[in-house]
Amino acid sequence: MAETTTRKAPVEVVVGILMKEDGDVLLGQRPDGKPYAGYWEFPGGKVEPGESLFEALRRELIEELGVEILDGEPWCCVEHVYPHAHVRLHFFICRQWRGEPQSLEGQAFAWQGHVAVEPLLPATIPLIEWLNRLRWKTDQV
Ligand SMILES: Nc1nc2c([nH]c(=O)n2[C@@H]2O[C@H](COP(=O)(O)OP(=O)(O)OP(=O)(O)O)[C@@H](O)[C@H]2O)c(=O)[nH]1
Repeated sequence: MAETTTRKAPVEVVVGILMKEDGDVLLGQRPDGKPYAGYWEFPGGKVEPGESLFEALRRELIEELGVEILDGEPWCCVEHVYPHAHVRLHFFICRQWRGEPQSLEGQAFAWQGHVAVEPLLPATIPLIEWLNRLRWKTDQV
């Protein structure tokens, strides 16, 4: 008899990389109570039913940081299977926003040039090298 496998659809996640003119980017630390608490990530979260990716990103950054993004350039998409979830991450680069980031969920956050905070969420680690190439237009990362 032929074997059938059912694959659950991934959870859609939007992630915003707030980037200043000098290239610094904002990372936050996952709060207690979430899987991978204490790991560093770019701000974002799950897309809710009926939302476009940009609407979801806009909502997440208001909820987490009190920041209203004014733009978001789709950058890349990666899938990752964690023990707790299979996620599809849609990364956006945001260069314009209103407001100063605040820690609305009690999370630590940090602006970083060379990203030195750790640990990073596993799916986010390869992104850092790609991001450095984008920010500094160099292969010397
Ligand atoms: N925000 C964010 N999530 C990431 C990154 N990298 C990465 O693997 N993820 C994964 O994407 C998922 C995001 O879900 P979340 O739990 O933060 O979303 P949420 O804020 O909507 O959570 P909630 O379910 O508590 O409302 C997690 O499984 C997380 O591990 C990243 O750089 N930023």
